[in-house]
Amino acid sequence: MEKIIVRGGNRLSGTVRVEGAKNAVLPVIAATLLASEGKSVIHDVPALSDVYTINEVLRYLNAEVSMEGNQVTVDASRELKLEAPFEYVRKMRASVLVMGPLLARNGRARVALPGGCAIGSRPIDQHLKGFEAMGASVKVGNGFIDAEVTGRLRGAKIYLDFPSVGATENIMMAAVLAEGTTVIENCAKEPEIVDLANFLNAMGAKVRGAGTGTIRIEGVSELQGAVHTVIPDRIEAGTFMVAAAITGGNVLVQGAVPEHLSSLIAKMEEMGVTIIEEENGLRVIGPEKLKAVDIKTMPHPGFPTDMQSQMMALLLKAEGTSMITETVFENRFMHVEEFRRMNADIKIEGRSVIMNGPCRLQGAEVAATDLRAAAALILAGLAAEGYTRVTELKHLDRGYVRFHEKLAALGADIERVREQESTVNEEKLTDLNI
Ligand SMILES: CC(=O)N[C@H]1[C@@H](OP(=O)(O)OP(=O)(O)OC[C@H]2O[C@@H](n3ccc(=O)[nH]c3=O)[C@H](O)[C@@H]2O)O[C@H](CO)[C@@H](O)[C@@H]1O
Ligand SMILES: C=C(OP(=O)(O)O)C(=O)O
Repeated sequence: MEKIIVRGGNRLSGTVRVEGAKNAVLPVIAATLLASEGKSVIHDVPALSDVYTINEVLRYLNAEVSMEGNQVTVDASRELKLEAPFEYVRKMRASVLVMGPLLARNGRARVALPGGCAIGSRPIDQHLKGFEAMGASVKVGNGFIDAEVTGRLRGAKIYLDFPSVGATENIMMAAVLAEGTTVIENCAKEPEIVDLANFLNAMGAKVRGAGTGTIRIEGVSELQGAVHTVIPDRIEAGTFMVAAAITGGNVLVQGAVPEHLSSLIAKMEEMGVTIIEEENGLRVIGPEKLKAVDIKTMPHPGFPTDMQSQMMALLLKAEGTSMITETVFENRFMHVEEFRRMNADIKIEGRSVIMNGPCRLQGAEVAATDLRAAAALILAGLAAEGYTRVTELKHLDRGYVRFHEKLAALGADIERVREQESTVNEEKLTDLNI
């Protein structure tokens, strides 16, 4: 088992470059299945375990997939299989994104039903409602979803009960090959939706309105492979912005797109952080004292739930009482108990968390409970006294490339070790009695 050991207290400085966005590349790779002709070449693909998983899913489905450096090439022109088994969906829920493309191309898809996860129950009823509206019959049983349509899917008007990112993506990917026009109302507006629409259009699709609350898709009869560069990861960028702020540092986050980060920038500025737009990114300068603020997570352009735990780490260092309300997922507070182990004055009240700061954070052994919690605990460790040991790094590896190396290059005292290789550090830790 591996763990990250971080000693708090160093101010970060320098430049860090963000990778391509995990949440953009996963649907884009799923969408390559729609091309019955030609290869797709995707650039700026981050080397993440989730990317390896989606590549494996595509290979299982009989597509030819290769990854060299940050470039993924997919040839999906052979006949595809219909089924995405549980071993992949269990590893990564985003595997359900192959359902729309398979249904559109084959008229049939069988995908293991994703379970809940550490952040909530996460049903996919809105995805299925969309497929049904387009004429598919959908059956759920024995742990699988079976969807089937006679002939082609048919364009339909679909109103989402909630602007679900995954449902918007899956329905878009099904609709591009449907007969007639599909209108998705109350759809998600995230930058990753716009990125997927751009890729689909490059493949020959006719998608309009991505980034607004209504998307119109005129179905076409076939799509070809296309070349695409994935947008920068706004959540990785945001995580480094918090790392700069929590250490009172001065960091240029290269590749951060200000328009994708407006709610985070606004909240950090309210806290007293200086954020300067530079030609190729955002410079973030942490103040001596941080101010308390309240935050509510919302669909884009509201405050992203994927930045909630990292901002919680930052608010623990702010003067006064702060509140975070989580409205997107019902159970995304597992990291609160871990922060408490680091001496945080923090409590959960329903869907809100209340923090009294500034907390004198102390190093402790803590376990990552999900992907963003992993990053948040490391951020807290950067500002804590002594050594923090973070375990369960499989969560971190889903969404961050060489996270500890990037922080070390900015001046953090951090290393990643295997249990048996950590003797030196263990001695240090024992000396400090933690
Ligand atoms: C791979 C990827 O891009 N993951 C992101 C995506 O997840 P994901 O696409 O799963 O998130 P959704 O936007 O679909 O989910 C948001 C909320 O809607 C609910 N819901 C969703 C679909 C549905 O059919 N029925 C339903 O009730 C979910 O349980 C959740 O409470 O968007 C989330 C919200 O920004 C982010 O936190 C995830 O990082
Ligand atoms: C929750 C996340 O991802 P996923 O939807 O893949 O679990 C995330 O990226 O923070």
